[in-house]
Formats: sequence, structure tokens, C-alpha cells
Amino acid sequence: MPAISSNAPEPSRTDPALIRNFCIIAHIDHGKSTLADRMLQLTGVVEQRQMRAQYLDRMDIERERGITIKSQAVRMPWEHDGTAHVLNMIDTPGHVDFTYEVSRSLAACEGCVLLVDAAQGIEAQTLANLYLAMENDLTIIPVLNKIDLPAAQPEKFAAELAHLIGCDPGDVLRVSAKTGEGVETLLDEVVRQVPAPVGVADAPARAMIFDSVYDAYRGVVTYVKVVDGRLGKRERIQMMSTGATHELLEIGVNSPEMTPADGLAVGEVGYLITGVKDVRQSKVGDTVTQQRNGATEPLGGYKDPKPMVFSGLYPIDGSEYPALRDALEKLQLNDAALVYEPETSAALGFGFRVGFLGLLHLEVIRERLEREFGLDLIATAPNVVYQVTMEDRSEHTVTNPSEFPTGKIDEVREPVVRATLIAPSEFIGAIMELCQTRRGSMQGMDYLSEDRVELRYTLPLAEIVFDFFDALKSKTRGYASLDYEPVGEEAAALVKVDILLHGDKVDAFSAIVHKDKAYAYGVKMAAKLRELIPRQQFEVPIQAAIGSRVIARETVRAIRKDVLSKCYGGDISRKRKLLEKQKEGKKRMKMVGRVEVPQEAFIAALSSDSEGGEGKNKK
Ligand SMILES: Nc1nc2c(ncn2[C@@H]2O[C@H](COP(=O)(O)OP(=O)(O)OP(=O)(O)O)[C@@H](O)[C@H]2O)c(=O)[nH]1
Repeated sequence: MPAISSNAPEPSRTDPALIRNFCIIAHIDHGKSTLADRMLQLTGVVEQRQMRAQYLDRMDIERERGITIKSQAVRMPWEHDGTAHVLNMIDTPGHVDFTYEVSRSLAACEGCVLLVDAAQGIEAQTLANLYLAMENDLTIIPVLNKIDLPAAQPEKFAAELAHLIGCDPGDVLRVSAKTGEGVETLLDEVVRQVPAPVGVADAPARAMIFDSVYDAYRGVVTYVKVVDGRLGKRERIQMMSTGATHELLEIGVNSPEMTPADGLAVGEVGYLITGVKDVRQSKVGDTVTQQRNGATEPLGGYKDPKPMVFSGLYPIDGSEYPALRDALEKLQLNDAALVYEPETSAALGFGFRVGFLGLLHLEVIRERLEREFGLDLIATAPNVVYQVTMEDRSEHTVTNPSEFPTGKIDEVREPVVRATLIAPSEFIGAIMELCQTRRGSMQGMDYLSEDRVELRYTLPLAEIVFDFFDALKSKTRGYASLDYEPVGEEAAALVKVDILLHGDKVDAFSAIVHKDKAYAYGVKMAAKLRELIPRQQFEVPIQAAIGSRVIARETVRAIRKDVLSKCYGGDISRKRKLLEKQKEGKKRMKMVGRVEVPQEAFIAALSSDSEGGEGKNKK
């Protein structure tokens, strides 16, 4: 186990003036992990020979145990001008779904490395992360990566970056995370440019939680940055948002293995273990203090993560319902943002309505449920949260379209996002057209360089969650990048469309849509179901309706399926066998009023694969 290298001061005895806390922010694939690996190697935290093996081993363990044990913050020694410094490199979750968590991680740093691929230039996530870093007043070190690539255009993109953050193109560092070129200079610049943390050493301890992960063996591991005072081992600590107290079983730093220490002092970054089993008891953004003579004022704002997107999750095999409940419970131990409650649907049986931070979060959870827990699931179309004000001024929060209130509605509000799209300028028209059809309103447009452009839109979140990204990729041949952040709610002309089979509502297909799109939705769903529902012994009308007004109709014609028709003659046992067989088949049928529908039909109708068209992924 690599110990903290001998030239680095011990935790809790480090002079804050020698500490530098920084993170690397980048668009996906611009080389953040590779650069981090190179830094670990150069600072001697991981030996050259072990580098590859070590990281692959780790991933195996992660896979086997199904947990994330990747270090959230690594302590590295670095000598600059003959003085031993401590660099804490803090990892940030890269995606917009986890913006709150990103901003907490950034709040634990004083500076950041803004890494941009020298062959690609600035992308949407680069900007989103940059803005967060600016909000947190971080010192920004602009760096171009992959300068070894033949396709690299360092001059062009250095100018782009310099223009964006307002510096001289000559100040943009150039590195190759792959070959290691320029990385030493970068580490020196981190020491030179990033300010040392400041805090009051003899005040009551205040430490900010910037991450907490669940480990099957050790319970919750909480990552903190100590802002004031000192946390010592075996102390009793208190979570300031809830007042809950815990004994500190272990305190230490990652270097990159967990290395226990006596304590953590001002400006230091490390981990705490208290034996709690549920990440919700150790929330990102909360402040930790001592129980005795603790601080009275928590650090900066603490927010509960708020689910933005909801979907119903149902086991395809109804007997897997308890397994699904157990699996969700387990995932929640490591994911404070995951919320769920039981729900029943006439069409799909017993399941859960699950709330997610965004579409990526939904996909990750769904995939984990299927892969790690072996569940076969059907998910209803994702929907956002609507606020409905009735004429009598009562307010309703709607997370499930089938629960949309009936009666006199005054106003329906939906969440809107501010989206940033970056693409080569030849695609401006295509992007504008797409945003237009998704009810977007343009806020501005800037040229990043002569042939690349940034477009800013506000868009209803509901228009983005479904297949916006896929449509964008296919219209721009994969060249556009997208990022967005919630910016509140807006009133819109929204209506609920119900789908009725033989006069009975099918809850799983109710949707809240803009009134201009209600007709198209109704026609599409009715046509889809007509294909999928087998003929019955009577005629089955399929209708789409807004309230009591029918907006589309299809009909499944009647058929009499007489299984005995071939059995003239009188073999009673044969007849019985056939009737038994027919009964078996009916077990997999769901009854909607009088209509029998095979569950497969619901599943097929809900899966977006059957849609085709622009929505499908052409990555
Ligand atoms: N040629 C070259 N390739 C690089 C360099 N840095 C990273 N790469 C490659 O770029 C790809 C993405 O690198 P990662 O380090 O995984 O990027 P990342 O930003 O961490 O990506 P995510 O973890 O997916 O967000 C990998 O195939 C790397 O090998 C570089 O300096 N030169």
C-alpha cells in the first residue's frame, strides 16, 4: 500500500499555506481521467509499473462488488521551488444531472484545471462546468490536452479558450496527458496560481461534505474539506442539518488508498467513517462539526436534491415486485437523490413511481436494476413535475399524468431549462428548427471561432427529456453538444390526453402534452395500440380524449375465436384440453374493463423503439 510519500507533511500538521485544492473540469472524453492518472504517476503516489495494473484491478473490484470505490479526492505531494506542497485533486461528477454535486465538489476547491481537447475545442459541458467554477470564485487554469494528436489545432483552440475566459492565448497551457508532456509544468502552475485555503485554525470545526459513497464493508465513506478548526480521530461529530451525532471511527486521507490519520486540519481534504449505513445520513452539502463545543453556523447553503423526472418502473414478471423493492432500497443507500413510492397501474400491475435528477440518472438506475439485480423492467415514458393551480386556488403537484386533477384548472406550470448548444456553424439552421419544434425560445448566439457557434435557448424540460439529445445528434451528424440547467417554471397550455379502450382509461398511456401536440399524440398512440391489441369477440374502440372530448379514434374489429370449431365429433377430453390451453394463455392477459390485452402489447406500445423516425439514436 503506497504510504503518503515521505516528503509530504502529515495530515493535520500541514500548514494551510502549503495546501492546494483543485479539480479538473472537462467535457466528456477530453482526457480528465488520463490526466489524473498522469498526475498520480508524476507525483509518485502511484508507481509507474503499477499504474496500469492498479487501475484495472480497481475497476474489477468495483464491478464485482457493485460499488464505487474510486477515490473522490487524492492527496499528492509536490515539490515546488524546493518546498514540499500538498495537492488535493478532487473528482467532480461530470454530468448536468448532478450539477448540485458538481458545485459542492467545486466549493471544496480554490482552483480548477479547465481541460479542453486540442482537436475538438470547447464543448457544451466545458461551458457548463466553467460557469459553475466561476460561480464558486475558483482560479481557472486553462489547459489544452492531446497536443500530440495530428489533428490538434492548439493555436485555434487556445484563442477560443482565451477569448472565453478573458486571458492571453499564451497563458493557455498545452499538455498531452497521454505522453505526459507539459504535465509537470501544469503541476507547478497549480502551486503557483491556485490560492491556498484560508480558515480559522482555533475555531470550532466546520467541514463541508462534498461527497458520500456507500461501501458494502465499511458503510458510508464521507468526503470532507475542513474549512475551520480541526476534526480528530475518535471524536463525536454532529451533522448540522439534522443534528444527528456519530462517533468518528476513522479519519484519514486518500493517497490514493485510504490512509488513516490523527485528524484533519484547516484546508485539508479527506474522509470520515462513522459506521452509518445510509448516505442520506451524510448528505452532500451538509456541514460537520464536533458535538462538544461545536460550531453554530453551518457553511454555505445546503439543498436536498430535487427529482426532476419521474417514471413508473414495473417488473415484467409481477412476482419480481418484492425483488424490485429490495433493489431500489439497496440503490438508495448509495444515492440520496433517488426517491420512489409504490404505485399500481391497471395495465402494468404493481410497481414504483421513481424520481430522478434527470434522464441520465434514470438510465443509470434502470440499467443497474436490470444488470446488477437481474430484473426485467418496463418503464413508462418519463415525465416532469407539473404544478397545477385550480380556479379555487388549490395547488397540486403532479408527478404522474394519470393523477392530473380534474375540474376547473386555472394554470399549469412546467419546469424550464436554459440549454447551451455548441456545434459547427453549418448546423445552425437544423438546430434552430429542432428547438423551434420543441417550443424553445432563443436567448442568444455567439461565435466561439469563425466556424463554431454557441446557441442559447430556454426550453421546457419535458421537451428535452424524451429524445431531444438523439434528435440533435442525428441532425448534426453527432457534432453538437448539449448542456442544460433548470431555471424555474413557466405556465404553458398543457392538457392531459387519456387513451381509452372500450371506454376505459389505460392509466399507463395518459400523458400531459402541449395542446398543439395533443392531437398528434392521440393519433399516434391509438394507431399503435390498434396494431398491438388482438381482436376480441366484440368490437373495441380505441380513443384518445382530452377530458370528455374524443380527439382520435381507431377500432379493433370483432372476431369470434372458437377453439372448438375444429372438434366436430365428440371427443370430450380433447375439447377439455383445448379449453385448458386457452385458459393458460389468458393468464398473461390484462383486463382493461372488458378488453383482454396481452402485457406484451403494453410493453411494445411504451417502448420508444417502435417509434422510428428522427428520434432514434444514430450515434
Ligand atoms: N492522443 C491522446 N489521447 C488522449 C490524451 N488524453 C486522453 N486521451 C484519450 O482520450 C480518450 C478519453 O480520455 P479519458 O481520460 O477517458 O477522458 P475523460 O475526460 O476522463 O472521459 P470520461 O471519464 O468519459 O469523462 C481516451 O481514449 C484517452 O486515451 C492525450 O493527451 N493524447
